[in-house]
Amino acid sequence: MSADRPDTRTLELRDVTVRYGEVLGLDGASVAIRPGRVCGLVGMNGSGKSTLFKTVMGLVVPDSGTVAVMGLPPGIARKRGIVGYVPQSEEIDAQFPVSVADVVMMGRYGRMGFTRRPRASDRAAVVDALERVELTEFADRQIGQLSGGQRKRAFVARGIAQGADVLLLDEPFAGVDKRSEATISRLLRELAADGKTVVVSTHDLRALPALCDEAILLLRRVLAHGDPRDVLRPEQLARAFGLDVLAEGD
Ligand SMILES: Nc1ncnc2c1ncn2[C@@H]1O[C@H](COP(=O)(O)OP(=O)(O)OP(=O)(O)O)[C@@H](O)[C@H]1O
Repeated sequence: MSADRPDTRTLELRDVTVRYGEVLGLDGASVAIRPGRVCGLVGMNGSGKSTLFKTVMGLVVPDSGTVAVMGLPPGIARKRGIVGYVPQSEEIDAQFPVSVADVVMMGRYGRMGFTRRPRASDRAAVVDALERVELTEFADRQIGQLSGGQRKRAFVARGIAQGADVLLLDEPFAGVDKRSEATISRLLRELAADGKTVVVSTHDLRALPALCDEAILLLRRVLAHGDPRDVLRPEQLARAFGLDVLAEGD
């Protein structure tokens, strides 16, 4: 593969800088993430995790550097449904008057054309995704009437129904119950085993080695990328967080 031609199997950022006015969201971030593995994205508050996801989704345009999602520019990859994003729960409007099944069906919109009329295959994908996140019995309930963990699972189901090759999950374990955490962890493993690229941002450093095959340590740029046990070595964490996080009991 040529050094400057994007790899069609890889999610790749090269020297990506994103500015919000005076503030740097990312500062020369470079990384290549391969499919078939669960990849954890860790870094302190404000280290650029959400910015990295939004850049991969084409929702934020870098000031410099390049992003290729399976060889495609991010905006095109998003429109083709190749990349899916499960946002942090705070960004989800719980009052939205739609059912859980409606939310999951939104993952199929990209395939339906402008009429948005679901076909049998769309309905089957929704039923399957709800089953996989163990929410079948809640299909007709309004999205706001779920617990935080159940709601998070509904949005993971939307990503699964979409059939995206690349799935980005922003803090899927924040504020969720044990059952949701276990269900989501199992699903991430299954998706990776299916050959998907799975990137999950998390603050839970202790859970990382069990959850992820590899980890990325971010501080506006990529400080380390590899086996979670190497990435989470105390000297690395001190660079990323400015203190010995595991020893401090957090
Ligand atoms: N829309 C925006 N306008 C201005 N600054 C922003 C905007 N979005 C993010 N930033 C800033 O960019 C930097 C990176 O933020 P980002 O949200 O990507 O970090 P994060 O690692 O996801 O943080 P957290 O763990 O708190 O969610 C921060 O300094 C943040 O304040």
